[in-house]
Amino acid sequence: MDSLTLDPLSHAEGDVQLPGSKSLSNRLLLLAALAEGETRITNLLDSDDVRHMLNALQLLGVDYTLSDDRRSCTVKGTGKPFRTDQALELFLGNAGTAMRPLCAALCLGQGDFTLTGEPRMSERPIRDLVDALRPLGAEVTYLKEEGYPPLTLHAQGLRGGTVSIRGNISSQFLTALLMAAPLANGDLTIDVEGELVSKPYIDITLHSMQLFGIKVDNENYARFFIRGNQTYRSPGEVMVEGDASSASYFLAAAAIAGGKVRVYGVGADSVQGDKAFAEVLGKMGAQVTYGPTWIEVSRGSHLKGVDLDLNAIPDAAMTIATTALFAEGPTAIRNVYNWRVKETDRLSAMATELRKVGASVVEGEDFIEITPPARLTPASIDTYDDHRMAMCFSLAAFGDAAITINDPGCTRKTFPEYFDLFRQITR
Ligand SMILES: O=C(O)C1=C[C@@H](OP(=O)(O)O)[C@@H](O)[C@H](O)C1
Ligand SMILES: C=C(OP(=O)(O)O)C(=O)O
Repeated sequence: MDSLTLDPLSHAEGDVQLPGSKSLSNRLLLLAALAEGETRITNLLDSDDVRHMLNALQLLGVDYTLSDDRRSCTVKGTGKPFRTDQALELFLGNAGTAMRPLCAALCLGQGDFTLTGEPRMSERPIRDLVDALRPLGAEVTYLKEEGYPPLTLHAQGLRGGTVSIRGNISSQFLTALLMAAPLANGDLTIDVEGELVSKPYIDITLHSMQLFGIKVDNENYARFFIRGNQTYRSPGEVMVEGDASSASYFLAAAAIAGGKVRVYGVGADSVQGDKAFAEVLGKMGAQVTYGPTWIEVSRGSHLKGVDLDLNAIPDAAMTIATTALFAEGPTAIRNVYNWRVKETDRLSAMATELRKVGASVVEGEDFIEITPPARLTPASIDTYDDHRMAMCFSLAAFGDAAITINDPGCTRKTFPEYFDLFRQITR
């Protein structure tokens, strides 16, 4: 297996232009495909997750043109749900933002669609979404294990009504239902059952729908109302913000090492919940400044451990776990049960790899507590085909010990050029 050894680092300094947000790229592509009119999307992310969405749209007959660098895309919207006469199979890798939204959107149309992915995708739940779609007329067959992809949709449109959807495992189920709802054949009321996790991602969804002309009534994230028989309308041109989760590694580098790092593309005006990551660094003692479209971090006082519920920022929260290696005292990251159903079981993977560098770790069912070692141990870090494991552990190289990252190429899921940019701002 390929690996990358990072020699000990001591300084972080510079500006980073962030690649486009994964969450926005995949939402905007899907909505542009369903919308009436042509949409030019700029600053699109070019990574595996987005390529899977683009490939699926191509197989669905959507006409789009990508620029040579694949960072802008002009999509000719169909103005209506997808149809197929021949059964279609769509391979979606391990992209939750393709699998879940397409599952709901395809049910709006006509024909048989099979959704498959990488082996890990068959371990990532989808039952809560399917259970909400079935009462609306969706016919879904699980091809392997009940409740998990791969699955076949026998699409024949969706009707309106009132449905409940469980919110405690993934917000992507609600996102998927919300994005499909305006094209259903009747008005839809959605009741969210139980706790809604990763709530700020719903704001990204509502924002994206609004860009395409659709307003959703949101009663405190517990009940949503969407009129049926509507049409998405292209806004013409839309620019994807920089990815706020990708920003976390660079900002954390500055907090740990001193120096000053500014990321461009996400700032105070961002719609992405992960911009709040910088506030967590602030609570740990870093100096944080926000502009409308940038965030700058430099090291303030000595970093100190925190004890926080980070359910709202599950992706960026992983970066806090490795930042904790450089803080005084223990850090607890709470209410992150769904780390277990993402690219890997992230609670278990994080605990295992943090122990390799010498940390004492308590792994709970839905939390992790990290007590940093006096001095980090050189280690070879396994990444479990999880881009965020690879990116988070690059920060461990600030600990006076060489860190080897196994399979660094796994960052291709959301950030293929990560290690090049990381190298540019560190020494
Ligand atoms: O809707 C989205 O774009 C996402 C929602 C989150 O997932 P969950 O809602 O499953 O926590 C997040 O972890 C994922 O990377 C992207
Ligand atoms: C959980 C993630 O991805 P997905 O969109 O596949 O859920 C992630 O990017 O950390």
